[in-house]
Amino acid sequence: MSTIIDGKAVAEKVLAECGQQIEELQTRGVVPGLAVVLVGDDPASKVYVGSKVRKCAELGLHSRKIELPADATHQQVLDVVHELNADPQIHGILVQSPPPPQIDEDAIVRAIDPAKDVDGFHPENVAKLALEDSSGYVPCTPAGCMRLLKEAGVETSGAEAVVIGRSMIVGKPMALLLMSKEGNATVTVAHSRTKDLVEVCRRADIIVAAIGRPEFVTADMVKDGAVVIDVGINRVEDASAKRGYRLVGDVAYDEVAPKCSAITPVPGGVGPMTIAMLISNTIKAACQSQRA
Ligand SMILES: Nc1nc2c(c(=O)[nH]1)N[C@@H](CN(C=O)c1ccc(C(=O)N[C@@H](CCC(=O)O)C(=O)O)cc1)CN2
Repeated sequence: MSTIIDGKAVAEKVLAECGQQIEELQTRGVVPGLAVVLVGDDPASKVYVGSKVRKCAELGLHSRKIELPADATHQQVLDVVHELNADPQIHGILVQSPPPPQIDEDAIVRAIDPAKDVDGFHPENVAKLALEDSSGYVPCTPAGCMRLLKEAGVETSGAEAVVIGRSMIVGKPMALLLMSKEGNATVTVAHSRTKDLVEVCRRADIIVAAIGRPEFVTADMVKDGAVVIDVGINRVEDASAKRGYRLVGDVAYDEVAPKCSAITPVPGGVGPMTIAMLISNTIKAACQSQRA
C-alpha cells in the first residue's frame, strides 16, 4: 500500500506555524507585507495570484496586487519593482511567472532587492542556496517538496534521488536541496537530452518529476517502493470536466501509485505547499528586515 502524501494537510500545518509567527511579529508592531505583480491575463497565473493574496488576507498579512496589461513594457514592470523595493511596508516581492514574451524575466528578477526576493530566484539567493547560507530565500516549490518528504518520514540521507527537469524554479534548486547537508542524497538531474532516462529513473529511491509534460513518468520508470514527488500541474482539455479541463501531474498517477511507498497527488500535493512556503519566506523577510 502506498502512502498518499497529503499536501493540503502539510500546507495547513506550515500555515498554522506561520500564524503563530505573524502574531508574535504583530505584538512588536510588524505586519509582514507581500507584493505580487501579475503581467497579462494568463488564466492559471490569475488563479495562483488570487490564492496568494487571499492567503495573506486570511493570515493578517499586508498584501498588494499589482496588475499590468499583457502589452505592458519591460520598463513599466521595472518601474513597479523599483517602487516596491523602496516601499517599507513591503517585505516580499514576486513577479508571477511566466510573464509575456516582451518582458525579460531574468532582468526583472535581478532588479528585485535580494532581501525582498521571497521567490528565491535572484542570483544572490541562488548563490546562498548553493553555499548553504540559511540567510537566503529558498524557492517555494522545492522548499515545499523537502518539507513534504520530511513530514512523510522519507529518509533522504544516502538515497538515490533523480530530479527530472532542470528549471531555475524547481529542478536546479531541488537538486541542491537534496544534495545539501539537510538532504544528503546522491542526486542525478535528468532532462530532455538524458540518455536511457527509463534506466536512470529505475535506479531511484526518490523521483521528483518537474518536466512539465502530462503523465510523463510511467510505471516502467519506477522501482518498487520508490517515493514519487509530482511537481507537474498540467491542464488537459476535458469537455466532461466542470471547468473544461482537468489537472494532471507529470506522473501517470493511476499506474505509478501502486508501485510506490509514497506519492504526491495532483491536485492536493506539491501545489498547496508552494503558497505555504511563500508565506513562510515573507515572514522570514519581515523578521530579517527588523535585524538589518
Ligand atoms: N513567481 C512565481 N511564479 C510561479 C511559481 C512561483 O513559485 N513563483 N510557481 C508556479 C505557480 N504557482 C505559484 O506561483 C502555484 C502553482 C500551483 C498551486 C496550487 O496550489 N495548485 C493546486 C491546483 C490549483 C488549480 O486548480 O489550478 C494543486 O496542485 O493542488 C499554487 C501555486 C509557476 N509560477
